[in-house]
Amino acid sequence: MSQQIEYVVGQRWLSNSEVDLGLGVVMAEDIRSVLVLFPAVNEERNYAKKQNALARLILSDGETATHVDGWTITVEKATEQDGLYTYSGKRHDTEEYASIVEVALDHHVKVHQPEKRLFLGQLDDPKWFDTRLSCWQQQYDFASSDAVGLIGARVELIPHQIHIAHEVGKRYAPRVLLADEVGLGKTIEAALIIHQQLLSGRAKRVLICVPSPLVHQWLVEMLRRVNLHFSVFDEERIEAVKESGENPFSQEQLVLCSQSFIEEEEVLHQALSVDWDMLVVDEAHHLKWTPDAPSSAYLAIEKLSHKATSILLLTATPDQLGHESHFARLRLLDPARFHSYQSFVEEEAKYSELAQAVNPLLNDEPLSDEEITQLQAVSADVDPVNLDTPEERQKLVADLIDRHGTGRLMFRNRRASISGFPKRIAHSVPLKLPKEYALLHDPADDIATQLHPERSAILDDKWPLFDSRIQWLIKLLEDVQGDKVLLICAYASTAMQLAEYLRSKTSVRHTVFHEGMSIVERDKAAHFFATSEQGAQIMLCSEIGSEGRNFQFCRHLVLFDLPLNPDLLEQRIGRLDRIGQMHDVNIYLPYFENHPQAVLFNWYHYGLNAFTHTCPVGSDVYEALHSDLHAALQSPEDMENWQDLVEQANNLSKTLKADIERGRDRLLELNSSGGDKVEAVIDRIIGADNAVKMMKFMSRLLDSLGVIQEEKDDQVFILRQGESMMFPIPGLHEEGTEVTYKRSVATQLEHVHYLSGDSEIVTHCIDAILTDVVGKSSVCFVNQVDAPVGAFWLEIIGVLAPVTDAKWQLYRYLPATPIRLCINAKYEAEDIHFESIFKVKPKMAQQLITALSEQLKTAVDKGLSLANESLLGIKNDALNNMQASIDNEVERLKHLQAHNPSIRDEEVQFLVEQKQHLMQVISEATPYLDSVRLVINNPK
Ligand SMILES: Nc1ncnc2c1ncn2[C@@H]1O[C@H](COP(=O)(O)OP(=O)(O)OP(=O)(O)O)[C@@H](O)[C@H]1O
Repeated sequence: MSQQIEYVVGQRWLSNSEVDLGLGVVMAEDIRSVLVLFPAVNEERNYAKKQNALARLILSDGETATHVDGWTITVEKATEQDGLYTYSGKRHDTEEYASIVEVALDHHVKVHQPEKRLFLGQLDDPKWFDTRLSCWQQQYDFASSDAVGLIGARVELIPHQIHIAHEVGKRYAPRVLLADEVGLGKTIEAALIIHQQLLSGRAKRVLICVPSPLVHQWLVEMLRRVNLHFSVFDEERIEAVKESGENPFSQEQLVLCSQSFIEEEEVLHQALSVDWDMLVVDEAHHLKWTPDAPSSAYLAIEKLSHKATSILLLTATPDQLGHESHFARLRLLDPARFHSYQSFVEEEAKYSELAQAVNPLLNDEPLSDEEITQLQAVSADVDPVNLDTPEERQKLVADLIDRHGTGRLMFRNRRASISGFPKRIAHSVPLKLPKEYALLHDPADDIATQLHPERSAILDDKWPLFDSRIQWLIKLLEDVQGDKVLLICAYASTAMQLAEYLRSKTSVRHTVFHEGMSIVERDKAAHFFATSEQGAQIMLCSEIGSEGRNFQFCRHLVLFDLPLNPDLLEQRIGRLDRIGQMHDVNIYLPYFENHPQAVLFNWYHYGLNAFTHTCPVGSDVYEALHSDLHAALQSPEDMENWQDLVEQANNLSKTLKADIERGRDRLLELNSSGGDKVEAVIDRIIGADNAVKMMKFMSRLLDSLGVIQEEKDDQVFILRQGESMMFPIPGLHEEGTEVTYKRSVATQLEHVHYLSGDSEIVTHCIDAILTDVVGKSSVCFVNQVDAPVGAFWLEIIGVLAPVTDAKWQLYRYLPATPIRLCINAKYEAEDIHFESIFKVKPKMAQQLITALSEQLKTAVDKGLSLANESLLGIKNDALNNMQASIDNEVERLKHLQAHNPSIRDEEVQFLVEQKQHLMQVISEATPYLDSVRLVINNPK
């Protein structure tokens, strides 16, 4: 005879068949029936006692009890009095000891333990068990790919960028100078590094400071490339929170602002009162520094650099404001190491000797005795006997790269070593000097005045009426037949007066871009220029248009005047000559004959060859010859003199370039490009970035979650919210969200979401399921003809997922690891997979569970202990792997510290602590039961 169940008013019971009713409370009972109220849905039900339709909820020690008011405790003690339980333990919010009487439990209770859910009859559709398993597996594969943060970026996999991003992104507290030449993708590298640091938990708070014309572009690039939503901070934003008295910088984690804004005293003060994990500064060559007069920009960033753990400085032209400033920027990265400019210069000379000596190795040439001695002078470990095989030579090169002075701090790729750039075609346009300018010409004027005659105050704004460059420009606009043209000149006034002329005298669609405009106005202008139809044909930019902006959709560049600084010239050309440019770039160079402009044109064209090619030695040549150049500009009529100078510049630039070619910088370049090493990283990204696999996984998952996926075309799908969506999914719009599983489509179609392991939609769906109770317990029938009717198995998912602070990077060695086991009636793990499963009616499921309850309890225990055994190997591997890899890295860094002072003590210290911490966490890890599915054989 079955024992009579006792119901007491106030007790909490769950319905065995209707999980959605939530937690019921007994309202009344008599000899035959019990009346239960389900407050979550406000429904009352009457059950016959012998029906056994209810399961009593009793919480055990360690479980979470939620009070109807929302606060929670971890149960430490459960006491029963008059048939009612009281649970006691520490409140999670106040840490005070508290009790919850059973009747005051939250109605929306979710029982989390799978076995408890099973016995309480909290059953889900059995397909959810498979969904949970595939989510765990996807999460595991992704975390083990070593490409977290790289996979989901909407970028082409360009090797030098991937190398830098991977190398820096995985470091603890990286502090580096990204100094690739113009347009090689430093912004993208920074985006990838930030993304990895954020996703891996190494960084949470990031501050990006850029010149104001680039704020919007950075905002868009961060969103478009790596789906990071930065908040733009400006006066308006600060003003808006002023009244609240709060520090605006503490309100956001990802902040983007202009450098001039952050320099403001009050703003800087507020930014310094909070901590930053990463500080990113673009166009860092603006941070001018001399020992006696550091610029205010430098001082502001220096203060911030003390607050930030990691720093990324970006500049294409590190020497633009002189070598001292370059030194000072390295000092921002590591003040202890770069304390004296003099010793930095001496050290550089030494490293350049090392790079010279290594040349034969890089060129795969035999080393002479003298060269071996030379190498030994810088690196005592060099053993000539061990240099016979390519592997030994490669190892030595790798060693020497590590020791190269700024190797770990600075990355600089040259365009010359990267293929795929368009041709640059220089069109010289010599023009007769208008008589109005000739009359004004005064050799005593300074160079700037002479080079820009249109700025003479006497001319007011009349110069476009006679300046022959204007008529030539109008003709060019006709000749290029509607193609876009970018014009850059030094001054805003020139750009504005040119624009006024075009407006009043022509019908050319034009726009301007200069420092007198607000950021919003500038972005509007850039957008108007970028718009293909009905957009501006020409954009007239002052010098602020020459930095950072992306104008590669345009292939005609007019340099209305020329800057004296060769780095600035390269920056100007770099707006068009950058990744993504599909055509040859036409550079038009109007200048006046027998005029300082003609001298400057010849200096660049014949002296430095800086129009058709990048000139990496431009600033060195300028520095060596600048007083001669200035003298020559003052006397353009002395043709013999300036032609001599041009020849000198040409010779010097050839010599300096030859120096570079001889290997002066080849170690740095090799270190910056990653050489052959990067292929393996790219392979891993491609491997983890399997569009077909991801599509299969997500299609099933979305379907289970109630999201409708429609095919738009071969590559693009539209996700729509279904009527019975289980969870809200961020990024899913009411009108539908376009998604793709293909990187190539995602990089081309900006509005389309890229669904990869990194994607927010994917991780959100997985997290939503794995943190919910759905699928934790279920029952199904199978049709196994070779097994007896009524045979049963208990499938379990055990998960090894110790928890620790993200900064320790546990996932790199032991990501949450699932294991599926199938326990049979003999309590053995059986290697069996069920092709088709069938649902079981709730009442029948409940009866089966009740009938098998003793066996099931034993099967759960056995399953967990078998999971523990199986995962032991994985745990030991993780432990060994972690120890070996950290020991290796520590040893390598310690060894290097003796030769290369750019290894910071704190990096080594972190690794030592990381190892100790992870050893403990991994050793103590035990698997927990994530879900169970009872499988009963019921052949048809
Ligand atoms: N991997 C990539 N995939 C797709 N587009 C890219 C990639 N790398 C760079 N680009 C595009 O090429 C252009 C140049 O890249 P980016 O702005 O990062 O270069 P940069 O080195 O910062 O330039 P600058 O020296 O002018 O500041 C941008 O339009 C960028 O979107």
